[in-house]
Amino acid sequence: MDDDGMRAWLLAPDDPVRSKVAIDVLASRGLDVVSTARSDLPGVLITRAEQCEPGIVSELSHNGRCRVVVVVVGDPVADPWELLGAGASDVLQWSSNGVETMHTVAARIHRWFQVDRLARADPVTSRMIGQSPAWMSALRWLVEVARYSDASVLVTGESGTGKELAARLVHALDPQRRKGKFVVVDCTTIMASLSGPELFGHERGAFTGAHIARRGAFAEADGGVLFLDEIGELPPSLQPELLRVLQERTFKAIGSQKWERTDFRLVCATNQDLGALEQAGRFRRDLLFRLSAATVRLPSLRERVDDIPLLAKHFLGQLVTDPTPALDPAVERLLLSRAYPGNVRELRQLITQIAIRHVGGPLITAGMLPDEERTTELCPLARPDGLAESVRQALEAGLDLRTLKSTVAELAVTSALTASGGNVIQAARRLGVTARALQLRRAERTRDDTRT
Ligand SMILES: Nc1ncnc2c1ncn2[C@@H]1O[C@H](COP(=O)(O)OP(=O)(O)OP(=O)(O)O)[C@@H](O)[C@H]1O
Repeated sequence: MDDDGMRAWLLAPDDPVRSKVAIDVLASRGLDVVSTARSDLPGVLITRAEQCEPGIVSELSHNGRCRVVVVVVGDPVADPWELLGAGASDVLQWSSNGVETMHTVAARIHRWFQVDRLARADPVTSRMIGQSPAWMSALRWLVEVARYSDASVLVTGESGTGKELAARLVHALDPQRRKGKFVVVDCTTIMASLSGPELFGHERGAFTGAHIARRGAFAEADGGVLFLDEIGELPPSLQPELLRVLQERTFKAIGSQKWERTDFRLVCATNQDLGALEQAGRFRRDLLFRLSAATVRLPSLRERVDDIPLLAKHFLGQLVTDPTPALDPAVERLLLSRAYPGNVRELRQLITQIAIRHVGGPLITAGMLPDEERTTELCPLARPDGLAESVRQALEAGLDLRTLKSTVAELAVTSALTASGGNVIQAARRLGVTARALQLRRAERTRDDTRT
C-alpha cells in the first residue's frame, strides 16, 4: 500500500446500489476506491461473500499481499470461520443501509494503513530487519497487536527467529507500557522445587538461602511488560499461580502475608508446540487460552531467505564501520545456500566470525570465511547443482560405485596437478597424500592406459 493512495478495491460488479454506498462512505473517509481489477493489488479488497471462495481469499491474503474484507448481505454465511481461517481480515454483516458497515470498514482500513506505516518506517520497528513477505506479514500483525491492544501476546517460532526482539518491540510500541520496565524471566531457570521466587519475590528468611528480601518479576514489571521466555518450561505447580495473578492482578511475595497489586502486560515466547504440551497434560488449557489471546508466529530464516543479504549487511554494519565492506558475490552465494538451524542468531554469529577475519579493505571475500564454511563453499557436494547432482546422473546412467570413486579420484589428482603446475610434491600436499603414493598412482594409471 502506498501512503498517498489509500486504495481499496471494491468487487461488487452486480450491485450498483451498495457499491455507491460503499464508495461514498470510503471516499468521505479519504479512501480511494477502485472498482475494477488491476494488475497491482490494492491494499484492501472488499467483496461480497457470494463472490469469494476460501481458496481465493487464501491466495490473495497469502503473506499479507492484500487484506480481504468480506461483506455479507442478507443471510449470515454458514461458516465465517472458514473465511477467516483462509486469511480474510474481517467478515461483516451489511447493516440496513450499509453506511454503518462501511464506516466500520473505513476505520479498519485506516488502522491497517497506520500499522503498515509503523511496520515499514518507524525507528522502533526498523530495529527488526527484514522485507520479505513472510517477515512483513508477521511484523504487521505484531505491530497491530502491540500498538492497538493490551492483550497478552504469545510469540512463537524456532530458536533464534527473534522472539525476544519481538517482545521488546511490544514494550516499545505500547503507548502505556513503554513508560514501565521490560522485565525478562527465562522459565527454564525457574526451579520447580521452589514456589517461584523469581516471579513472586520473597521476604527475608522465607526459605533457606533467602538472606535478604527480594522483589520479584511481578512487582518489577508493574506498569510495564513482563516477558516470560520459554513459557512451555514453566513448572506445572506455578501455572495456576500465574493464571491467578493474571486474573486478579494481585500476588503475595513468598513469606509475606500482604497482597500486592500489579498491572503488567504479559508477553510469552516459546519454540514448543503448547497445544501438544496441553494435550500431553503438561500445560494448563485455561492458561494457554489466556496467554494466546494474540499469537504472533515468527518465520524461520528458511521462509525468508530473501532477507539473508539484508540481515548480513545489517550485522556487518554493526561490527565493521568506516566503511562497512561489501559482500563478495561468492560469499553472498554461500550465505544464501547454507542452512541455518539456529536461524537469525546463527547468521549473526557467522557474520561475527567473518568480521573478526576482516582486516580492512572494501570487500568481504571467501578467504575471510571460517574454515568449515569454506569447505562448504568450495566443495560442490553441498550445492544442489554440484557434485551430488552429477553423481545422481551418473548412477542413473548405470555407473557403479567403483567406477564413480576412481573417476572422482582421478579428477581430484588432475586438478591438484594442474593447480600446482605439475609439481607432484605440492599436489600431493594438496590432496593429503604422500608424494610417493601420488607417483605410484600415476604410474599405475599410465600402465592401465597403455594396456587399453
Ligand atoms: N529481524 C531481526 N533483525 C535483526 N536482528 C535480529 C532479527 N531477528 C533476530 N535477530 C537477532 O538474532 C539474535 C537472536 O534473536 P532472539 O534472541 O530474539 O531470538 P529468540 O527467538 O528469542 O531465540 P531463542 O528461542 O533461542 O530464545 C539476536 O541477536 C537478535 O538481535
